[in-house]
Amino acid sequence: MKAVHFGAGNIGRGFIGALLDQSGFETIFVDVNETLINQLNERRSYTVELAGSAESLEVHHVSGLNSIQQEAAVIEAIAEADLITTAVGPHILSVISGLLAKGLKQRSQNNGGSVNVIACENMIGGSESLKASVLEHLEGDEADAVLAETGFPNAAVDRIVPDQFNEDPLAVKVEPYYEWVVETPPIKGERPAVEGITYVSDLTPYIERKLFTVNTGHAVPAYLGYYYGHKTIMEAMNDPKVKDVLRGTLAETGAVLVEKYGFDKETHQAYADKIIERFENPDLSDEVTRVGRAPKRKLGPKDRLIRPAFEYAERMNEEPSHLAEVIAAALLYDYKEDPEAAEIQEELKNDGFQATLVRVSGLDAGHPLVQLVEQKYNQMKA
Ligand SMILES: NC(=O)C1=CN([C@@H]2O[C@H](COP(=O)(O)OP(=O)(O)OC[C@H]3O[C@@H](n4cnc5c(N)ncnc54)[C@H](O)[C@@H]3O)[C@@H](O)[C@H]2O)C=CC1
Ligand SMILES: O=P(O)(O)OC[C@H]1O[C@](O)(CO)[C@@H](O)[C@@H]1O
Repeated sequence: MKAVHFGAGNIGRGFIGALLDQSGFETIFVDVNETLINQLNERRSYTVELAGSAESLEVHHVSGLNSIQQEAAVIEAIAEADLITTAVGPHILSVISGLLAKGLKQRSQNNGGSVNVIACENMIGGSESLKASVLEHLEGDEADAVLAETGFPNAAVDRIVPDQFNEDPLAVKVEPYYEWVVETPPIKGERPAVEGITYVSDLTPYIERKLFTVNTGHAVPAYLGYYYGHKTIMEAMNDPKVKDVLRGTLAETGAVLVEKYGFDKETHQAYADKIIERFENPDLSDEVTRVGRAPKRKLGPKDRLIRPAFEYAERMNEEPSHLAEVIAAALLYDYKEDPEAAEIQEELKNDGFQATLVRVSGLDAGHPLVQLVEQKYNQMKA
């Protein structure tokens, strides 16, 4: 079986590529990073180290292609693939969509049969959003032909893989825990035979539970950690002020999830406690600036901060005061090397607090959450 995977980065190599090899796939990584591509082609294998354990695994049957310089080869690989996956970052999905469309068009002209495209990104509706971008590159009949044979099932992926600087550019250290959940209704043909995928008929409770617990939770030591001058997630987790806000935040998102999906309260609490332990893994060194990267995306209407805060306010009829503090910290996040952080700081300076928050979050200016975050922001700034 052949897989084409876009993005040979942390999650691509450390999670998706590892499971694909274990499941008997030959994986072609498509990336723009020449070093990674050359190393994959020279060595045809790499090592995944499991943090906190003496165990490591060798991933074999891999190679690399450059998405810009080797377009024809990527199109051919897509036309022949049994599975297509991505882990490039939400903002890159539209960038790869033109090439993916060309490959899928070629596949349909060759009568290549059904295939599924799974976007493994931290976002709600990742594969669906990729599908919409792919369709922008296809005309009427060819779009119909591609859609008849191509499934775009959404997925939730969970494994913490920090940025790391290893002597071996392909080696990657990951936490042992992982979860990969894929929805079944959009699948075309057979379900992809990847060991470790959990198939579900409705992904919504899974993706929201993951995004609003793991990722909302992680945003707390990231943004408040940065605010209190901590460099790593570990340092932030050792700060009782941060830990208190983390617990309060997960209580707020937990209340929304329990109310919305009927999760058992104690089971959900155990899930949240386990996630806090994962953030405290002493064998993973993660910078607050990696976890906090791209604050504009993270402050978006459907993402990990605004969405649960909005739902808490609406459903519980109470103030999400911990979430509001994290949102305020994200707005105060002024890390200069992060382009989205710099943009937010510029907008705050030029347009003021309310206009900036309303624009990034999609909230109505009159929503009580806007006032609540403004209060927190002003207190924290002072
Ligand atoms: N690192 C983690 O712990 C987790 C990350 N994710 C998600 O996985 C996605 C990737 O994250 P990471 O692996 O951490 O990022 P990363 O930065 O390590 O990897 C992204 C890869 O995409 C490549 N890329 C960029 N533009 C490209 C293009 N036009 N064509 C092909 N490849 C291109 C980059 O060169 C890089 O190798 C994100 O959506 C992230 O939210 C999800 C769960 C865990
Ligand atoms: O990958 P994103 O969406 O930028 O956010 C970082 C988050 O993703 C992870 O990398 C994996 O879920 C977490 O470590 C962190 O919560």
